Amino acid sequence: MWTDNELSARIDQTVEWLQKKVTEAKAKGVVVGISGGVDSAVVAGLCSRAFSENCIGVVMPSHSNPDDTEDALWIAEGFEIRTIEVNLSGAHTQVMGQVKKGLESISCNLVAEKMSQGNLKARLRMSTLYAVANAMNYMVVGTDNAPESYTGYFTKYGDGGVDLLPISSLTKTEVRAWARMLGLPMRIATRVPTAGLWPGQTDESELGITYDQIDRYLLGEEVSPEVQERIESLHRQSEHKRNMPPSLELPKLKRLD
Ligand SMILES: Nc1ncnc2c1ncn2[C@@H]1O[C@H](COP(=O)(O)OP(=O)(O)OC[C@H]2O[C@@H]([n+]3cccc(C(=O)O)c3)[C@H](O)[C@@H]2O)[C@@H](O)[C@H]1O
Ligand SMILES: Nc1ncnc2c1ncn2[C@@H]1O[C@H](COP(=O)(O)OP(=O)(O)OP(=O)(O)O)[C@@H](O)[C@H]1O
Ligand SMILES: [Mg+2]
Repeated sequence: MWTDNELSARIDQTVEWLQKKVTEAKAKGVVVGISGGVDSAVVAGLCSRAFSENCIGVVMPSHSNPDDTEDALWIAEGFEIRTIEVNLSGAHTQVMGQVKKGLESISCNLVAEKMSQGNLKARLRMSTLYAVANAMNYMVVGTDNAPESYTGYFTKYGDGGVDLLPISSLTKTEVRAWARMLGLPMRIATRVPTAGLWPGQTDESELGITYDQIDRYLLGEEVSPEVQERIESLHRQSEHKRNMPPSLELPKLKRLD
């Protein structure tokens, strides 16, 4: 376990890394989606330290629990982040409604409707964050942690579609420790992780394993063979999300004289 001094030094390093990456890209600041969960709360804290004025938080309810929106706004206010709220419920209903209607009109059965509508929320959020980033010459900062990244527990081109990933090497336990160091209350630090893509969803019930088990596995500690197999299976299945799309290589074009 890290001492408070070590934690504090790692937080400072991460803040400097964010500043360096934004400067290298000739951008002016950062934008982050704030959900009310601990991952985005920690990233919001890092971003506010790195950029104060040049940091924008975006709260994007999409048929979401109003308590989460309230928490998200409260977190942003605590870090003194300039924040906008973009309600995506209407856009989500519109797009999903037309997709369903269109597919039904060509006699398609929707085999995974819940997943489709859930991932659309994450992708509308990604589009919104890039609308802000483009408008402001900012970069989009992602919130994936190590267990999410390793198991592919994120929406491809949704919450996975970002420019910088400051906490993707942290275990969930570390994210919670960083939350406390950044001054977040226990209520946020220990909150049950949920993607909030449908009512009652929790990360651990969907993954079928706990964050504690994934953390231990990633740290090289003992887990049961069943847990190891589940984690490795999720990792294999999601390999495509961590890479650029496969492209068909055609013979090289020869320059004509
Ligand atoms: N082998 C392959 N090579 C290239 N592409 C491949 C592929 N297999 C699937 N694909 C493509 O990838 C798509 C499936 O990937 P994707 O669309 O991501 O969908 P999928 O992995 O099925 O679902 C995303 C998961 O992440 C979870 N999530 C999402 C957002 C936030 C959080 C959170 O923690 O807060 C969690 C969500 O609850 C769900 O379990 C397929 O529809 C297909 O288009
Ligand atoms: N309602 C929302 N408003 C703004 N951003 C959101 C919203 N819901 C999700 N996001 C973005 O998607 C990211 C992925 O969600 P995820 O659930 O993994 O993180 P979290 O909510 O911050 O923490 P936890 O995993 O503990 O719930 C969030 O960190 C946030 O950046
Ligand atoms: Mg969440």
